[in-house]
Order: sequence, then C-alpha cells, then structure tokens
Amino acid sequence: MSPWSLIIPVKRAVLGKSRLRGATPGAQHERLARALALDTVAAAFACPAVRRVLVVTDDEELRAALPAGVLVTADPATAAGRDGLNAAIRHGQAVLRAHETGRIVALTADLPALRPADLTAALAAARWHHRCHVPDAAGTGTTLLASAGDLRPAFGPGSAAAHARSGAVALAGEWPSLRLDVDTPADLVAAVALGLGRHTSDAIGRRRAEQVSP
Ligand SMILES: Nc1nc2c(ncn2[C@@H]2O[C@H](COP(=O)(O)OP(=O)(O)OP(=O)(O)O)[C@@H](O)[C@H]2O)c(=O)[nH]1
Ligand SMILES: C=C(OP(=O)(O)O)C(=O)O
Repeated sequence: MSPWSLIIPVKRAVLGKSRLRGATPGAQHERLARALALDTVAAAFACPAVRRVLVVTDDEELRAALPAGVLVTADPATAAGRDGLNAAIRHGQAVLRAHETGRIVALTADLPALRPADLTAALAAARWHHRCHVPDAAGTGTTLLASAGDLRPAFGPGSAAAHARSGAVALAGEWPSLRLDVDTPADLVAAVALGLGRHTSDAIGRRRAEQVSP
C-alpha cells in the first residue's frame, strides 16, 4: 500500500460553515464548525494508507485541539480573497512538496461521518490514476482530489464538473461517508443518520437527531 499525504483546509470557525448557522439550537456555531473538521481529521489520520496529514488553517483554537502528529500551516495571504480554499490547498501542496514527491490528496474538512474504511477504499482506487476526484453526494461538489503530481484544485460551486473537465477522473465507489459533506442543516441530518464522529456528536448534544432542523 503506497502511503498518501493529505491536505485538509479549514476556514476559521468564526467565518466558516455559514450555511449551518443556527442548525442546532444550543450548539455553538464555532464549536460545531471545528468539530466537523476534528472528526474529518481523526478519521483521515486513522487510515493505514495515510502517512501524513497537513491542516491548512488560521484557526488557533482548532490548531490547539488537533491530535499530536498532525502538521499545521497557516493560510497563505492569498487565501483572504475569493478563491481562499484553492489558495489554501495550493499552499499546503507547496509545503508538502518541499519535502516529498509522493501522492497527495486534498480532502474537505466537513465530513463528520467519515469512516476510515471508506477513505482507505477510495485511496486504493485513486492509486490507479494520475489525478482523480470524488464528487460529493449531490454530484456537483468535490470532497476529495488526489494526484501523483500537481493537484490543480478547482474547488467551489460546480467543482465536480470543473475537476472532470480538467482531466481528473471521477472515482465511482459508493463510499457514502466520504461523499457526505455537511454544508446545510439537511446534510447534518443525513450525517446523524450515517453516524457522526465523536466531536460533532458532542457538539450537537445527546438529543441531536430530533434537534437538528433541516
Ligand atoms: N484554509 C482554508 N480552508 C477553507 C477556505 N475556504 C473554505 N475552506 C474549507 O474548505 C472546505 C469546503 O468549503 P465549504 O464547504 O465551502 O465551507 P465553508 O466556506 O466553510 O462554508 P460556507 O460558509 O457555508 O460556504 C471546508 O472544510 C472549509 O473549511 C479558506 O479560505 N481557507
Ligand atoms: C467547495 C466545495 O464545497 P461546497 O459545495 O461543499 O461548498 C466544493 O464542492 O468544491
């Protein structure tokens, strides 16, 4: 099994996951935004195929809560603009490429139901391609972009089509927990049904399923 290095970009919690604001009464928004990222990182870090996880973030509280062994770098100055996500991924790639030439992956940080088995299976499938991506459950966005060379990230609205147009093969496996990015309250309801990670589960509280309003 060839090892992968993962880039996980996370917007500052005070700004990020704005479509989820107010999704759960009582759940503090910033705590929930960080919890989504912490569950994504924990599941990714638990994959045997993952050698290194690099989080790109300006969120100091998140940085302090990350498990030991996870690498962190700040957003580049260019991430302040409209294309912050892709700038953050390109920056993460440059940081990794200063030390290694192996396969790299960019993974969105909003996958709170992610199971290591789904990510492991997707990474095994990705080994057959120079560059590939995993569309989200809706088929329009992207949750994972992998490359043996330059990632050339094109995240943003319609990114699945943009990645396909740029030559990144769309991987076809089911991997429900990898495709379920949580953008809206309805996505959070779906993630509850699939099984949330510990951080998000704690953040929304024990009576979570009934309390999330789609
Ligand atoms: N480091 C970094 N990560 C980003 C940036 N913009 C988005 N992300 C991350 O990219 C992933 C996917 O982005 P979105 O789903 O659009 O997340 P978002 O911008 O926090 O959510 P909304 O405010 O609801 O649009 C999430 O994990 C975000 O935290 C950025 O400028 N810098
Ligand atoms: C940034 C993206 O995410 P979302 O559609 O989840 O905002 C994307 O899918 O490229």
